[in-house]
Amino acid sequence: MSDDITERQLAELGWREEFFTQLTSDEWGRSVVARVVAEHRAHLEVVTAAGTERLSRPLWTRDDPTTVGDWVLIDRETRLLQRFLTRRSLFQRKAPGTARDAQLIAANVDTLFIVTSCNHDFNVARIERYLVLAAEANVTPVLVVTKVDEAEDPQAFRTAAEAIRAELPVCMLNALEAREADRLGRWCGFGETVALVGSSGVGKSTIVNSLLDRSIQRTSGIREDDSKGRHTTSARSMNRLAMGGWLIDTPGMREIQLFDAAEGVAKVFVEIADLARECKFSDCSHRSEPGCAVRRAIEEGLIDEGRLERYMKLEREQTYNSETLAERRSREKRFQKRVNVAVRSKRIKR
Ligand SMILES: Nc1nc2c(ncn2[C@@H]2O[C@H](COP(=O)(O)OP(=O)(O)OP(=O)(O)O)[C@@H](O)[C@H]2O)c(=O)[nH]1
Ligand SMILES: [Zn+2]
Repeated sequence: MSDDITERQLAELGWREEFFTQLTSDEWGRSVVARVVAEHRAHLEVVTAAGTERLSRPLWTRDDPTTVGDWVLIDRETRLLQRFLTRRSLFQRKAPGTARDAQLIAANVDTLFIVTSCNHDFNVARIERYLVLAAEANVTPVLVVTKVDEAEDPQAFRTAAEAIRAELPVCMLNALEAREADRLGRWCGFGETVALVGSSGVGKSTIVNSLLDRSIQRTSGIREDDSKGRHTTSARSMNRLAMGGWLIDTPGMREIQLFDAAEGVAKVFVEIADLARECKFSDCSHRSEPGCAVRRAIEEGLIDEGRLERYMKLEREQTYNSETLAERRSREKRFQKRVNVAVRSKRIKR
């Protein structure tokens, strides 16, 4: 089978014209372009024109890891992974148990389906949090609201959903009807890559089941011999959709948290972020400081108090999540000093 991937095959895998600019003609000659579809401890699974291939993970990926959805170059002769291309988009999260290290979740996703339901799960703060995540990752968000069949007044949910942000597409559906997932087709076609987020029980698996290409799905488990000679089946994190696109569903994707999302917060709350720059003090808390442009806008009824609260909560959270270990130690030290002062003043008073 030939290694040479046609432009059509590339486009089908989600390739974009802009990636061509990252390659030299020499690299085109020497290497094969592939997309990472699964990651394992010691190896990666990639898709090329010839099909799926297993690559061992080179040492450099310890410092500069690849992730599912990445475009990589493989040496034609040695079959070694050479490098990955600069990503169009990237989801990452804080690695558990470390102060700051990022763990990559998915790369080169085009659309993020933010899934919620017509019930108590529908929550503007939660949706905004996901919008920040999408903005930070550089992915287009689409709001999917399931369980329309269970709501007494689905129109009320639609109105609330459409009020969140003018340009945010909203899809209301009964996920139990497989055909209704066709409405997500615009984002799931040829060459498109999607991912889903949302709380437990909102219907993500149900939607995924309707979107996946069953004919491929059944055979996508790769049989491998493990060390004991048994056959094991490993699931891929990037799978084909019936409408021609791809779904990235890595374990961390569905419950991803905000991490280092200053830009995302500023994009989603652009009207507040713009005002905050006009405050007299650069570290204004927008509570009681003089010359606060945000408070003035609240008093004039230009922005909503609830939205400001949600903005400040996300700001605090993202600052906390993205501070370095040194910053955290210094914050803890400052806090300890403050506690000592309080303890001392209490002693003096007594
Ligand atoms: N009536 C109704 N039930 C739905 C709808 N979508 C999902 N469900 C049901 O809700 C339950 C949860 O759906 P899942 O698809 O498992 O939800 P999930 O988001 O994948 O949940 P986790 O796997 O926990 O993250 C299942 O019993 C579904 O059948 C819908 O639109 N209408
Ligand atoms: Zn202010």
